[in-house]
Amino acid sequence: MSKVKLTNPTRWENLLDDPAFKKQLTEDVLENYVVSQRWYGGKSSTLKYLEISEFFTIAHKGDHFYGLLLEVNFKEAFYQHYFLPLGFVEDKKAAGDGLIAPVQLGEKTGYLVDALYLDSFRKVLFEKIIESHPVEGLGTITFHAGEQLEETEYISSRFLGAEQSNTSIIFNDKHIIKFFRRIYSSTNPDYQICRYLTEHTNFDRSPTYTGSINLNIVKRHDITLALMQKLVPNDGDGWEWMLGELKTVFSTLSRKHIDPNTLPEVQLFSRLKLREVPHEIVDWTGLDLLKRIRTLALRTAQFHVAIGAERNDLKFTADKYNGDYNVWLKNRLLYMFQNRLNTVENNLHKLKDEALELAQELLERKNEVRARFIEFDWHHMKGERIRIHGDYHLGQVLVDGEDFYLLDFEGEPESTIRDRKVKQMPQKDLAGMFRSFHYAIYSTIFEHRDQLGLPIEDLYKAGELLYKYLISIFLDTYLHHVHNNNLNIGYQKEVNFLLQFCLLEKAIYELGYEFNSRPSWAIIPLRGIQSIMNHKQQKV
Ligand SMILES: Nc1ncnc2c1ncn2[C@@H]1O[C@H](COP(=O)(O)OP(=O)(O)O)[C@@H](O)[C@H]1O
Ligand SMILES: O=P(O)(O)O[C@H]1O[C@H](CO)[C@@H](O[C@H]2O[C@H](CO)[C@@H](O)[C@H](O)[C@H]2O)[C@H](O)[C@H]1O
Repeated sequence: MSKVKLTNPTRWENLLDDPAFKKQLTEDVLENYVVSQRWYGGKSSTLKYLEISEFFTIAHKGDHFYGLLLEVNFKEAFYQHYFLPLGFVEDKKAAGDGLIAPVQLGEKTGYLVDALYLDSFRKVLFEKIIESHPVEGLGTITFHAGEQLEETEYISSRFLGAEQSNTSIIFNDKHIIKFFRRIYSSTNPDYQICRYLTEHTNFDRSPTYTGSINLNIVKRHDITLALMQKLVPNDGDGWEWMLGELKTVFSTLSRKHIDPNTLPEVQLFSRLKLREVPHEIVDWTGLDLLKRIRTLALRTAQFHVAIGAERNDLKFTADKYNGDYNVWLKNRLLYMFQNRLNTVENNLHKLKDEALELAQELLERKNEVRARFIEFDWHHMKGERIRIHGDYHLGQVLVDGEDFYLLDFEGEPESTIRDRKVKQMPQKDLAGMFRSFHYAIYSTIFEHRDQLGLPIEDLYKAGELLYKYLISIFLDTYLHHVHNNNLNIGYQKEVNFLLQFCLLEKAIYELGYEFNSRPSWAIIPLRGIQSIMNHKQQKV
């Protein structure tokens, strides 16, 4: 909680009328509050100033709250917007972890609080979604109830409590509302895609859309503040599940005296049915893991087929490759790569041993990487681009028994909101998932290398082999399903070229994420880049 005590001459209902109070609130309190939040995404930049760019009221049956849109300006010449709902309580205990600052309002003494921590506010929002009444204020809020919402009253709410970039709250033990903290002046792709899948397709391995809150401010597009969906049953996310599986798979090597150097090889991007996987490999990995990869591939393909089948709604219809896309793609990638080179150069001092060698190798090979990106030529692409997940990895799927749910269609956090809605090659999602397999394999090796009882080179050898088998099984099921359902993702050489292209893009993207959030993991994408660059480029 802020040590500064705010003072306002008027009542709570006129809180933001007083310019002196607004100044004190933003400069003395909110700046510090926002930067200390888990959802604040500007941690690797320097905040210049914060201002309230818009505010609106949410009033209901005598309760009165504010919604603030905060604009954070950075010294590095860019800005971000965040959503913060405000409430007032007299009793400190009622504020819980949402306490922002003590405040004196005329005669009344109390506390400013992030209203999501107040049961009363959550009740108001949930009831407004059920009733679907637009609320008048400075902006207009649209509460929407999905067709699948069966609830008629508010019973309870609780925080999800997961590590996440937004704030999710569970209502009536049946629905989850994700309140977007970082917001954009456009509808959020997670809301768009979740609602589309529920209302227009038969794909049922993503959570059902049940409601949303959007803000329409004059002259701006809709701003999605919250997305409600049904809670899906699950045993945790795919990342945790995969780490558990891989620990067993790697321990099996020494337990069964398997020498990775004698295991049968497989070509990268070949296609394998389960019955075609050599028995030595099945004996090593177990059949269950391979079957689960097949299921994950099927769900991924079904998602792409469902979202790529639209013929009328231009937001979702598939597009051909063209010159505009060519320019957009290359500009974006070359710009991102330049940014990563800069990040690597500035962070070399944080690396040592193999990570340092790999980083230096990347700097030496920068023109080779650029050449791979420049190689993209839309004239050779015969497949279609569709709306995709955009940030697809094992952490974005939930495990439900033998099956999976796909989640979080917000797209790549670093891209602008408009770029996230550009139709892209479906291979980008596949590459996201394949990179995640690579990540899980390497993180298992690094975490358990001392207990695995094999030289590190053998572990790497086993890891790269396993990676190729998982991809082969995934690709066989995925391609079979999309071809049978008329989603054109290109001819065989094109598919492989785009896979390789997207794998490189994703690994370069990850370098930024790792250096900003957990530099000791940068070795994983660095190894990924090396292995992609050492693999001969597929020609189209
Ligand atoms: N519909 C749902 N049913 C069950 N759990 C969910 C659902 N949606 C999200 N979760 C849980 O919340 C976590 C974060 O959700 P996600 O959409 O990825 O949020 P964020 O974008 O903030 O990371 C997920 O990993 C999952 O554990
Ligand atoms: O926060 P998001 O889930 O939207 O995605 C970001 O964070 C991810 C890490 O949680 C990051 O993913 C990278 O690490 C994963 C393992 O923790 C790995 O499975 C992914 O393959 C790897 O990209 C993701 O890139 C980033 O956008």
